[in-house]
Amino acid sequence: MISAYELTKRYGDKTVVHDLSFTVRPGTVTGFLGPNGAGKSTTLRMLLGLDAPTRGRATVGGRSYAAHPAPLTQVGALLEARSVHPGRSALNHLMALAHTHGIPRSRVDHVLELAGLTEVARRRVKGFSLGMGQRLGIAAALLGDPETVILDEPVNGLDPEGVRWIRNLLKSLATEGRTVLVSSHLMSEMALTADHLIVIGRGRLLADTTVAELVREAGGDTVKVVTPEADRLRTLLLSTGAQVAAEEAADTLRVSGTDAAAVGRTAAAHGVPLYELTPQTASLEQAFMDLTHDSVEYQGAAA
Ligand SMILES: Nc1ncnc2c1ncn2[C@@H]1O[C@H](COP(=O)(O)OP(=O)(O)OP(=O)(O)O)[C@@H](O)[C@H]1O
Repeated sequence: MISAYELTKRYGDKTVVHDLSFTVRPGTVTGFLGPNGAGKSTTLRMLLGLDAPTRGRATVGGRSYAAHPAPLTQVGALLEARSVHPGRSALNHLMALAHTHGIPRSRVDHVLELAGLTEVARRRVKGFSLGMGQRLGIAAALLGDPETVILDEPVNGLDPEGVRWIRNLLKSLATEGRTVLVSSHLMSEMALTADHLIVIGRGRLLADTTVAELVREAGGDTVKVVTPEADRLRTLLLSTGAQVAAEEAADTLRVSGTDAAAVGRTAAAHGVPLYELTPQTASLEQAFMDLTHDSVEYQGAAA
């Protein structure tokens, strides 16, 4: 479990993380989302004791990171910056980390295998692609078999196969009962990976919610209906308790508070012809943009 209490970070007169409180629970993947510059990396660095909060505090597994006697076995982390000696092989890098915590060679081999790096384990890291570097960073994060895993933008630079690998890995780590916190500025990616979302903008908490709830709040699922008898169908649907919004085209209705099957049954029962009956899911990307619109630091002029 990760807890942040009123975390605040100021650089000079700029407050980049503002009074942030949240809890990340074990057993699910929690997405930490926010536009560029929102304060995600700063927050993660404070969780990991790499930056001191100006105010507030953070604990991982009930203690501050620095208070854990063997942090690698409690918290595995991948931050954006690469911190691997380029002249070392992947194997030597992991072995050096393992030695600091008395972790056996068999565990090093296991995480190399897990990250798909066994065949290149003896190659120097300086020849690694961005994706291989990310995989090595994740292998290092998992080396101590930690209860808590914190990854900052892990899919950056990965090809589609790598993205799918991370997605499945994060889900399986959560299924094993671990606490998994993963940051991203891409809602579309988080929607496929995370169950829970913590959304920040300009350092402030904007939402602490589930993916499903965010969809519901964004207007939920609606049904698009095209019929030559739009007025009559609207009246019929309103009498069933559904909500009906008019669309620009006179023959089109957008119905919420019900589903496509129920709309179809109502139409059939009253002999209303339908030309189209399409369930539509609110765009999570749109929901994210609506939520963070006022907190985006750098906006394109034409946006
Ligand atoms: N050491 C520092 N000194 C001064 N300002 C900093 C420092 N580190 C970060 N900032 C500022 O804090 C703000 C938040 O940065 P941070 O990297 O935490 O955001 P982020 O959400 O991780 O963004 P991104 O998605 O672009 O990585 C930015 O405006 C950044 O310029």
